[in-house]
Amino acid sequence: MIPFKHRLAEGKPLIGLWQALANNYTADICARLGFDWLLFDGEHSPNTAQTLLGQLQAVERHGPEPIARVPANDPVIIKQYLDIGFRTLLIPMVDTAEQAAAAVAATRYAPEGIRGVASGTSRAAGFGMTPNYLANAADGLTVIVQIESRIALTNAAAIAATPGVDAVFIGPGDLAASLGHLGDPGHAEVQDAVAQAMTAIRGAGKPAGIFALSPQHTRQCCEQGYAFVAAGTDIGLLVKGGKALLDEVRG
Ligand SMILES: O=C(O)C(=O)C[C@H](O)[C@@H](O)CO
Repeated sequence: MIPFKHRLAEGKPLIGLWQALANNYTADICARLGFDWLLFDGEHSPNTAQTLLGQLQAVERHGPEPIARVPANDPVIIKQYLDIGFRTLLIPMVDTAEQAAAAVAATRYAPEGIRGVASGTSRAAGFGMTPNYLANAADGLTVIVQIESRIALTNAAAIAATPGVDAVFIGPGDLAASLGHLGDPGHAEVQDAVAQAMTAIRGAGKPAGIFALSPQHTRQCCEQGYAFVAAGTDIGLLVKGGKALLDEVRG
């Protein structure tokens, strides 16, 4: 599969779906719907490396790029997610260029970084059967950092410009909380901040992504130049569909 960072550079906005159910079966269904990417959430969903492995195995033969969000900017967890085979990672809560550089270093083998080596037992390396995996591993990786705080907003340009950061994702929910508008990502001040972040990211020459608030907002984000947009979540589809069905049945 083409590395996600190269797909982001193609200029066509890539639409994704958040996978929060932590379930192989639902992931297998979502992988067949036509989304460009699926985000497997290790931060806010009951996922472990083991559960994520099952979801990755369920989807990787289908089209969408599997993206994993690590629970934190932790080199130990980043190593585990890479070793089970994720090639695209989303690192949450990155506030400074130094934190962004640390995230990149966690994805690189020495001398560029600190990723631990286990090619013979690593699924990503084909359990030792992928020729030259260690030498070529970084070529296929996409490192996406998430900016979602007031501090990150002030450092957005430097974060985006950090070498090895392939894209920057804006988290409107946490950004709203950080700006004093908890639960109101659509607040004008939050949306202004999102626009500032987008300008800084694009100014640094990097693709920007965002979690959209509605199908209409998804379309707007695509028109505004976002390279990848999360259009919703698996849980949201289940809740919305279930409520709509019951309303229709009961009239
Ligand atoms: O801050 C945000 O918004 C995000 O990072 C996305 C949420 O974490 C995701 O769970 C969708 O609500």
